[in-house]
Amino acid sequence: MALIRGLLRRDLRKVALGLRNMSSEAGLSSYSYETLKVTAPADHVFHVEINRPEKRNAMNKAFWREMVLCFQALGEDSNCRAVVISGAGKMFTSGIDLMDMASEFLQPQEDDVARIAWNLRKKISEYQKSFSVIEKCTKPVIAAIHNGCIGVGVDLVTACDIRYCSQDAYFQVKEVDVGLATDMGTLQRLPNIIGNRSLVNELAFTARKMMSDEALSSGLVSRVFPDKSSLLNAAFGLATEIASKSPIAVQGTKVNLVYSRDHSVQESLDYMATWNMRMLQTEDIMKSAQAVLQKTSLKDITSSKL
Ligand SMILES: CC/C=C\C=C\CC(=O)SCCNC(=O)CCNC(=O)[C@H](O)C(C)(C)COP(=O)(O)OP(=O)(O)OC[C@H]1O[C@@H](n2cnc3c(N)ncnc32)[C@H](O)[C@@H]1OP(=O)(O)O
Repeated sequence: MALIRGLLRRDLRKVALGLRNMSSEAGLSSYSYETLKVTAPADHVFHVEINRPEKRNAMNKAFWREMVLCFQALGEDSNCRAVVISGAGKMFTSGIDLMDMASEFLQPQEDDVARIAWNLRKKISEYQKSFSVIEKCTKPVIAAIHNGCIGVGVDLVTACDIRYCSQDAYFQVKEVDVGLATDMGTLQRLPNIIGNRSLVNELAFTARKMMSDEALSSGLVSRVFPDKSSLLNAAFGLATEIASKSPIAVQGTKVNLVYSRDHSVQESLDYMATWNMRMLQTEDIMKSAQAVLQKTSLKDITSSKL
């Protein structure tokens, strides 16, 4: 009886795996959006382009909805191991779409203050998910920023794992200039990234532009490139290198890095031990260690899908 149950379980697992592979093999056609263009420039590497160049990639209602769908799908897609996000056209983004979004937040339908507040809170939390989804996606996300990265653009890039930019890039926490405190993640994530509270406060209180050289020296970005084309080449190169490594190792690293940012060292060590008590059983360790010992490239070994 136990044997039959075991065989049945194995067959069911095979069917489930088959279904999962079928969905991930549906390919790029399933990534069809109005405001995001998704391509695959290299094996296991996906490129998400914010794609409203004629509006300087201003983030309208469709964008906020599609970010969640897109990054949830990338998180589930076993063909995806690293993601690059960039902006089409002249700049990375001009921030929130001031035309489209004003009605969303500034013209409430109800006439009772409590109900207006209740619904606004719900809406803001909902919108915050459009960037938190980047952090929740276990695949590393590299932001490739050129020219303006304005307002909520800064909230977006602070949720990414790695930031590269071009020489002409500038970062502007613009919200105080339009009368509000930024609420999509900059105030929560930027202090951790820069580590210089005085500078964060200055940027957030004044909305002054921080240019690429200062973004580099402050630690907001890790590299600066002469132009957009060399920036994208470098970002794809980095994503390809990450994608060549064991997905168990890379994705476990991301999950634990995010966890440890928000917990004490001891809590994070405990979490790590529990994580690796399962993950150390992967075949990827033997395969990768063998490649290291034999001095062969990790690109030449194949890790199973995850
Ligand atoms: C409702 C909640 C309240 C606020 C939340 C705020 C969060 C934030 O993101 S604050 C930051 C808001 N963004 C801005 O203040 C930037 C506004 N735009 C500009 O300053 C300029 O457009 C520019 C980004 C410096 C680019 O200048 P340029 O290259 O000269 O292009 P333009 O001719 O000005 O623009 C081309 C085209 O795009 C439209 N557009 C640009 N930015 C936005 C935007 N943020 N929202 C909506 N539309 C935008 C601009 O109107 C032009 O449209 P046309 O139809 O061609 O006229």
